[in-house]
Amino acid sequence: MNDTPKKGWFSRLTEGLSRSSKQMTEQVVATFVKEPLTEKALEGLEEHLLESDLGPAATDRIVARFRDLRFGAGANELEVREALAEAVAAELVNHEARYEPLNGARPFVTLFVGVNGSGKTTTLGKIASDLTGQGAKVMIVACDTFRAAAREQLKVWAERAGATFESRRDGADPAGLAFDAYTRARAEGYDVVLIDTAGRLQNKQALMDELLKIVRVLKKIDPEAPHETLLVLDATVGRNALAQEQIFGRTAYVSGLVMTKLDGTARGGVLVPVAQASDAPIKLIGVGEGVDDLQPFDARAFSRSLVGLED
Ligand SMILES: Nc1nc2c(ncn2[C@@H]2O[C@H](COP(=O)(O)OP(=O)(O)OP(=O)(O)O)[C@@H](O)[C@H]2O)c(=O)[nH]1
Repeated sequence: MNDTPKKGWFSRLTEGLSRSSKQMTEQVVATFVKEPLTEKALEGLEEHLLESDLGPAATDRIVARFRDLRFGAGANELEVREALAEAVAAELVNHEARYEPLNGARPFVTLFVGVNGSGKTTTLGKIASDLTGQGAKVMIVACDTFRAAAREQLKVWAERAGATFESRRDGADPAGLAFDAYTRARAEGYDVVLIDTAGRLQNKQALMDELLKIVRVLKKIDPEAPHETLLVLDATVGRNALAQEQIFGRTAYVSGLVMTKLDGTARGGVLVPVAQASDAPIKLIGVGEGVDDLQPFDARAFSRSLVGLED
């Protein structure tokens, strides 16, 4: 996630967000280029922003900004896009932060939480590859001990990344595994420990208890651990991501959000209400399945891509 050539990075972002940017801008831009800024046009803007899942609060503020801008008749397309990008960025700048596992405790323990299918394993695998690529000594811990398939998938990522893999079978105590793995990682000088957790929401309380127990045992080793807890959210579930943020955000001490699969939706705008509802900032976004498709979240770049503007 570091040192990626800027151009490739931005064009992947733009490509990943193309469905959203089409949804977001085509009608908006056309509306304002066609006619001066009337109340009717503003209503249209409001409708399109809501359809893009930006949420009512941000939508109201963006519409108010446009009202103040008072485009004359025949505003050009670029002006409209620039204004929209700025308005969206203003909604997000206070909700961005970096995930920097190589700038902190050694080993730097990151816990990944989120519902099954949100992209946790893939995100973890991409991060592991990036870190080993930078020369870091990385351990991956598969704390979803119930699901053999989840373990296997993670093992493949670990092998691909050249990371050490720790797991236990058939419902072994996840907290016990996390404790032993962290102890080993400290003794053997690992730089980063990436811990995958279960994401079954069917029994919410049991899941939260399990997560809290993992956190508790890690703190026995280092009161500051886990040094990061990333909540992975799938953008394609739209506003359900908000509900997931509420569930995990309240109990799991989430310190950063990862929004995945932004390439798979036309409603990438959902990132805005999710970021605003959460106490934790957005740290990473996923715009595809490839290793290079996980990117640091940059509010300005995201907003420009979302409205189809160049860097
Ligand atoms: N298009 C796209 N697909 C993604 C992205 N991130 C993850 N995926 C895919 O989403 C699917 C689910 O991802 P996983 O990483 O297995 O999700 P998980 O949360 O670990 O789910 P379980 O393995 O069921 O616990 C996989 O097919 C991934 O390849 C992304 O940013 N874009």
